[in-house]
Amino acid sequence: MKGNGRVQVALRLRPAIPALDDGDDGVRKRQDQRATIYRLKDKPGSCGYRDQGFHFANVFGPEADNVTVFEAHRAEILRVLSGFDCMLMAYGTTGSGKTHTMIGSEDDLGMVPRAVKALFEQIAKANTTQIGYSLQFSALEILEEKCIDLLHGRRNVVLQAAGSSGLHFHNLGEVHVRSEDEVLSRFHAAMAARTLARNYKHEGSSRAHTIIRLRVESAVFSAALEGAPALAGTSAVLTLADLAGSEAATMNTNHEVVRQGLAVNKSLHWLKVVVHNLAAKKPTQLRNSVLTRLLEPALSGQAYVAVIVASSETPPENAERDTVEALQFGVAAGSLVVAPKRRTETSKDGKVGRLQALLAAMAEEKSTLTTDAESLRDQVSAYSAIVQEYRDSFVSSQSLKAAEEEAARIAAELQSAHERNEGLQAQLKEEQEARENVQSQLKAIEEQAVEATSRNDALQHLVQQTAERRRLLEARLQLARGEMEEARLQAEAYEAQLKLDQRRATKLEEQVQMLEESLREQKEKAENTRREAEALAAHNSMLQESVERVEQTNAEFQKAMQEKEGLAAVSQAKDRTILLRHKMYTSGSRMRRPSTAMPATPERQQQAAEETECQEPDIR
Ligand SMILES: Nc1ncnc2c1ncn2[C@@H]1O[C@H](COP(=O)(O)OP(=O)(O)OP(=O)(O)O)[C@@H](O)[C@H]1O
Repeated sequence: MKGNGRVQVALRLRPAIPALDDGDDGVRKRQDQRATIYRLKDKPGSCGYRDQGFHFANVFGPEADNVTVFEAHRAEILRVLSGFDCMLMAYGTTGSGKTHTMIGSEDDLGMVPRAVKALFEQIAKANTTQIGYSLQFSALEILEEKCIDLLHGRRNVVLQAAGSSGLHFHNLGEVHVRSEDEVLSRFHAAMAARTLARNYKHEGSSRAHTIIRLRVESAVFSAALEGAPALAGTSAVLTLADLAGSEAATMNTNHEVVRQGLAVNKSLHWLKVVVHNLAAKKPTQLRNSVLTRLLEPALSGQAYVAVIVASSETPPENAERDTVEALQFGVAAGSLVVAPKRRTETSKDGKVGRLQALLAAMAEEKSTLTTDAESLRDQVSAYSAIVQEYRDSFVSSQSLKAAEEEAARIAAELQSAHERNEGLQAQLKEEQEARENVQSQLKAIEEQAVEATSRNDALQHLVQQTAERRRLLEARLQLARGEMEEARLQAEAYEAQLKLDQRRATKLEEQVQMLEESLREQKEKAENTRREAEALAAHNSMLQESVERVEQTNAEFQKAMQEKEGLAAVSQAKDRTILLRHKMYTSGSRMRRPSTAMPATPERQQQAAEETECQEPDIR
């Protein structure tokens, strides 16, 4: 916590403790056989373990006690008095020495009691006529993702919000503390209420993260008493965290201890994720666990932050991986940038604190005045006793005169003391009235605070609802985007199909045109053909008529032919008969008489020649 703009990380190595580091089963390696975390002498703050090197702001060896560790952080812890939020936390594996460092023991007080002591020492040095401080103490633990108030019967606390004005808790009781003893007695009560149990490593293992908070408010009340309208005040919180250690949870035998160990590992996992992401300048989610939500103001750079990574000098064999992770966590945390701002209070808590500081100062003033008045009263009664003594001892007139003069002087002094006393009483009364006035203001502010808290609750609820709605809308949006993408792809497919169809349509149109063309041609042809057919039909009917006429003529001709053939046959028969007779005659006349045949006409001769021709074969 050097305030140089980075988280200050120190490594604290505890001496080897055989019961914790060697194991008791005789199988695990002994201290002298295990790897040691060694410091690099020429490089302060650097150390090595296994094959890796690590660098820190400080490395405290086994020889260092809590005083040494605290002194390295004192100045920065005291920054809370100047109005800066500060946080100191211990991180490490189970049994590594976190509780020893933060809480300590009667012999070696830890960071918390030492910080309280240092704060009160510093407050005591302040000029109490000009500045007043008011301290509120609270203690809680995070057990299995639940916040528990360690000072008020372990009641549940709700962490409502971590905004720019810091954290807001519902149901966390802050106790107004006036002295170191008062804080320490509250602190011990809180420590007694923690959840501790025996784990596989040691008897008093913290099963939850312990968070101690000291809200420190300052007020320049001397100005207020003079009636100045504005007070310069601050309200900042010192957070001291003893985190539970990472462990091999399943090595525990008790079911509840296993469950607690798993919950611790889970919340430390989220813390590691956040720190590594922030170190890598990657966006990160601080709302995954109660621990990261609680550490949000510190992790987001609004506070001075210091981390003490605790480890055994010779880590046990079964904690080697966790040890390396703890060292890496420390290195990553050391790279985080912080830019804390002075918390000049404007919050409701700040006003209350300021008025309380004012009240405390006024009460102190009143007690001083009362003491003064009492001492004056004592003085007056002492003077009265002296007067009486004088009266008794100086009986002579001379001595009586002297005594009376002395008495008169003492009476005058007494009178003036009375007057001063009355003045003081009047002032006291005024102070009393002012106090009552402030108290009624305080009450009004407290009522406002209660109202504001319930308004805040309602707002929180609204914020949660809005966040829920937003998540839903985002999910729907995501869905709609998916659908849109699908629709776009479909539209593209349709478009491609459309183009294809258009091309086909164009082709079809061309084909249709061609077909229409060909149809037109066919039609024309058909028309021509029809016309030709008509012409042919006409021609045909003419032909038909001609044919009929021809047939008729033919029939007539046939008839005539038949008649003719009949005639011709008769004639032929006649001719043949004649011819035969002629032949017979000629052949007989040669033998018996000359031919008596008729003289031949030219046609007859022709016919006869033809018939001879025809008949010849038969003759032969
Ligand atoms: N620097 C040290 N010097 C001597 N003893 C130490 C030192 N650190 C731790 N121890 C002892 O080691 C034991 C375990 O330490 P401590 O309880 O602090 O561990 P832790 O890290 O808080 O463990 P857990 O996470 O389980 O609560 C205790 O008995 C404690 O006294």
